[in-house]
Amino acid sequence: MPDSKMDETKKKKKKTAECCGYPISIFFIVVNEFCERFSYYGMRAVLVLYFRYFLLWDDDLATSIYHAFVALCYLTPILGAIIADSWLGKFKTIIYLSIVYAVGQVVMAVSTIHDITDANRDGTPDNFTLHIALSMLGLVLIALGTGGIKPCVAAFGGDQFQEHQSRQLNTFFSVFYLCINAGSLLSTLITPVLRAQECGIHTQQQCYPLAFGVPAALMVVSLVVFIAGSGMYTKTAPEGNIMGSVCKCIWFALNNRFRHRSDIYPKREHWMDWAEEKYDKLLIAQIKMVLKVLFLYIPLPMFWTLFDQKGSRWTLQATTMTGDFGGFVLQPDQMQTVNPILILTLVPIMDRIIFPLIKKCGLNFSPLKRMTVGMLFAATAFIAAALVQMEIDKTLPNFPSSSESQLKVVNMHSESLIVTVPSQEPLLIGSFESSPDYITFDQQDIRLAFNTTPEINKDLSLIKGSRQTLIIPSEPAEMYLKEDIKSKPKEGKNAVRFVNGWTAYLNITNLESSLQPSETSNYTLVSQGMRKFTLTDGIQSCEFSRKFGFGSSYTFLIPSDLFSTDCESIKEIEDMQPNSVHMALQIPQYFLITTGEVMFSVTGLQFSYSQAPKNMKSVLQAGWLCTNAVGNIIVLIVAELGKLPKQWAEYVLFASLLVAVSIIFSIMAYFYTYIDPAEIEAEILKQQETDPDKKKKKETLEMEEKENEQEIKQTKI
Ligand SMILES: CC(C)C[C@H](NC(=O)[C@@H](N)CC(C)C)C(=O)O
Repeated sequence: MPDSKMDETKKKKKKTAECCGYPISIFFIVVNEFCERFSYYGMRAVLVLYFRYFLLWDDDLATSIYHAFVALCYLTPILGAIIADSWLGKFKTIIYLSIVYAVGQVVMAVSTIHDITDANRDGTPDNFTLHIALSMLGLVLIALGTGGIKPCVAAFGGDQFQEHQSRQLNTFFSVFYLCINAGSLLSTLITPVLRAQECGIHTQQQCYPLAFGVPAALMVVSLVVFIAGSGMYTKTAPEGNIMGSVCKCIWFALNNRFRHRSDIYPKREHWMDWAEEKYDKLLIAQIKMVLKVLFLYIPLPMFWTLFDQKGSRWTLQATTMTGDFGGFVLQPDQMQTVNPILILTLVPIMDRIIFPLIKKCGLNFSPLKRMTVGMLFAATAFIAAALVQMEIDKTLPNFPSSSESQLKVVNMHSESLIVTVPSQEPLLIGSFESSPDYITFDQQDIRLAFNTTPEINKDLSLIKGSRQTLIIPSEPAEMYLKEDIKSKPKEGKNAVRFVNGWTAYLNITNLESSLQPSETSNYTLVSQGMRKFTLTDGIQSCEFSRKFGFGSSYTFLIPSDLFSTDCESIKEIEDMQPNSVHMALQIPQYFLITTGEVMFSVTGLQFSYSQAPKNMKSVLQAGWLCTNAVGNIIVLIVAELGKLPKQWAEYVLFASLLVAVSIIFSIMAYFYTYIDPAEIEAEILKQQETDPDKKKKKETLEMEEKENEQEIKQTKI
């Protein structure tokens, strides 16, 4: 390292403007983070819907691309960190990548304007390829920007503090985390509302341009705020290609160790010390610091594997519950907002009350201990989720296993019928009634007998693992099978279908096509709340309304006196009961996982900064974020591999795995010695100044290497 650089490292940071003990510059950084997270989470909140209903992708493609995008966002931090620490410095990296990010958001917003390709003004884009290309370009730029700046912003914030401000530095990371969650909470509440507005130049549509445009605007604001603070920041200059030097130094240490593997060479304290012949002691010490922390990170992805399932498995769990809170109704995916809301309350409580109290009791609640306890909290959250799941399982219908088939009989005939079913008591089914519940069969082929005149015997071939309904129309000989849904409807919605007992075709609200006499419609999904259906045969019409809960399924039987009774004679058959376990039961698991997050994630953020050498702060932040990326990838693999037969068992399995991992982590943490990187760096620099051997060592080594090369050449000759 050149002497001028050594002097710089030894020098204290320049005095910066302060307010209440905090550097004023951090105000710009936390506001910047708030706007950036608003932008990121706001866009994410409507992304799947955009894929599904604007680009018209199917569910699988929409969710795959969504997850690929999220994974990319957590892989790009390493790129941003390398650029910052080795080349541009944090300040310029944040500015340049924020521009890339803002451009990405604008491109994304433009891609959602259907009018740009709707030449025939029919309300649908004429050139889907252009919209897809624009949105993919936008997403790649956003992933590059959001991931790239993420490790730099936190580290840059930390750089603003002087040595005497270590208490304020810890508070900064908590406030930083509060801003992340305040921004994400606001945007996840606001952008879906913006999307639900109608807008357009030629035709009025769901307003995706507004839903993506506002996050784009917030990203521009974020950039402007960051630039506004320009004059106040402490900017640390990058020290050349640090990552290149790190890799070369590690490679040299490994090679040198291998060349001196014989017992005649004295052992060295650490394998990195084998780089001493060629590399600076300071660089070796810095690499040791980073490697020690990265080694400690190995078990951490398991925490995120559990944490990230709140967005997937827990939301699915909520779809099998009821969200009616009396005064307001919560949709299953809105349950996730409980996490940022709890963060906003728990971070101050922990910082101001719990941690000081623990300290007052004389307990040493060190960062690594906090992180271990955080993991245990996450594990207990999964035990709570398992208990809730057991409650839900008690209320779920008895769905057929893969070897079973289930059958229900609906009688639209004008008279009651007696149906003889294999190995069952004969069933009496009244006119416009159904068999009481599904009958389960182990075999697929069954014969049913009906007491009609003449008697009808019907051979049926049922589908394995399915639920079916046998519809007996007014003309029983024309009976037919209709397949039913065999799991709870998606997103907590309700599945409804109609059997037309009216003598002519009918048009019914929400149904794709008109329903012929005696025909049964496919299921249509309706949301919770009061729903109105209008039935018309083109001449007459009537309406009926019904209040739906969450996750139910109904077959509505339309009688022949439909219009004379003004729709009142419509009969409903409950195929699946509405959900009865309340979503409020998920609050304890959210509380536990968020407490875990505060202990684990906020502490991890501080720890990664405090234990990193000066020139590798962003790199270690990126390493920390990578634990999250790996955790996300594990979730994807687990989802692909399939689930245990019982969901509660899967929750218990994950909880046990995390307990095991936290035990391993606590052992690793026990052997970790906290360091003050600045102190170590200063100490080494001081030693080096008085070390006349340093230059000589390098020269000797270079000579040795040349001799070796010559020897190799001669042996070849
Ligand atoms: C620490 C990061 C990996 C994730 C962090 N997320 C949170 O703080 C969540 N509580 C937000 C919630 C809306 C999922 C982030 O920086 O986004």
